Amino acid sequence: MFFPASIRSFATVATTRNPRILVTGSLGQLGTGLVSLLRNKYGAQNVIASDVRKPSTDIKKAGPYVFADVLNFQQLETIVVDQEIDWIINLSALLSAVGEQHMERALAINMSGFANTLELAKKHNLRIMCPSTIGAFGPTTPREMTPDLTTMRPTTIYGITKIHVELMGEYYNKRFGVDFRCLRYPGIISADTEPGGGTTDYAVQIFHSALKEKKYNCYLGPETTLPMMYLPDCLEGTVSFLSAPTESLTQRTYNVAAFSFSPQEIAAKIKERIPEFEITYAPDSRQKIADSWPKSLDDKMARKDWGWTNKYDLDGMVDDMLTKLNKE
Ligand SMILES: NC(=O)c1ccc[n+]([C@@H]2O[C@H](COP(=O)([O-])OP(=O)(O)OC[C@H]3O[C@@H](n4cnc5c(N)ncnc54)[C@H](O)[C@@H]3O)[C@@H](O)[C@H]2O)c1
Ligand SMILES: C[C@@H](O)[C@H](N)C(=O)O
Repeated sequence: MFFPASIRSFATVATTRNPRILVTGSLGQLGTGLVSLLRNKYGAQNVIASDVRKPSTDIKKAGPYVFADVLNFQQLETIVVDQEIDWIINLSALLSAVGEQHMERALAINMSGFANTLELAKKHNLRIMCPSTIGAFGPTTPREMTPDLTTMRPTTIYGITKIHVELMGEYYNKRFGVDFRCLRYPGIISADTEPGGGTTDYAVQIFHSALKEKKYNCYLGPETTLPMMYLPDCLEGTVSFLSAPTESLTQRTYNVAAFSFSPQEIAAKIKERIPEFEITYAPDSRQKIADSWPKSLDDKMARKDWGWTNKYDLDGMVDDMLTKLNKE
């Protein structure tokens, strides 16, 4: 069949255009970096950042930003339709420690908020990504090299809501064909952004205190080993997972891992570089949460199916954190 050149070129553009992506909860620890990486790959105007907070001037200048409350279905749907969204990345959540303090709000944001985005994905044929966490595991889960599929009886409201995300996303995938994708992140360590109220936040705070005060009082005990990852790896991995061909995915929820350490091990790494540094311990309610989580994750399926790999090991992360924070 013959098409005039103008129509042919339109057809080419229409089939090869970059996805238009809505990121909710984009002002948190992960969102700012993820939006920036997605914009580098897909174009600044194609990635709509959103949150319920007022953005800084720099964030407003970097690309489109809108107010979006995940609890408001109609507001989200208006953005999806008006902005011609193809993918939705739902980063809105209350994390483990803050979730225990605000249980009802955690239930609302992590479950109802997710349900709204999942329903939108079904209705408007969107790819949807929502992270899960090591917090989806519980005290009866095998703690060493925890596999993707195992006993999962989380004891925090955060973990319970994240199991809900995994199961509902997989249900919508099987029943309605929704392209749901989910990564179980370990604790994320970042130089430029603050953690949002989790049990692993100490692994960021310790660097700031080491540089400013040469000491840190840790709310977890010295031997509390948890899986961790440096933010650049988390973001690169997420972008790679988002763009992985559907045929390569043999499951919809994957563990991703990098390294594990305890407070005394990370303190020793910092002390090698800042000899005056001292750590003390005063475990609080977060200890019980940490004790219910795995010490290490088996992520072989993510490595095999879509090529997940981490660039930073523990020493590489410590060096980079100290270099970046020293420049501030
Ligand atoms: N940071 C980690 O170590 C880690 C580890 C595992 C999984 N995750 C998951 O990754 C995702 C992002 O985590 P994060 O560390 O950036 O969280 P964060 O707490 O730093 O940010 C969450 C964002 O959600 C926003 N938000 C709150 N209520 C909202 C609402 N009603 N509507 C829209 N947005 C709302 C907040 O303003 C905040 O900017 C979460 O799903 C979290 O469970 C994070
Ligand atoms: C592990 C992760 O989900 C988050 N950093 C928390 O501690 O709650």
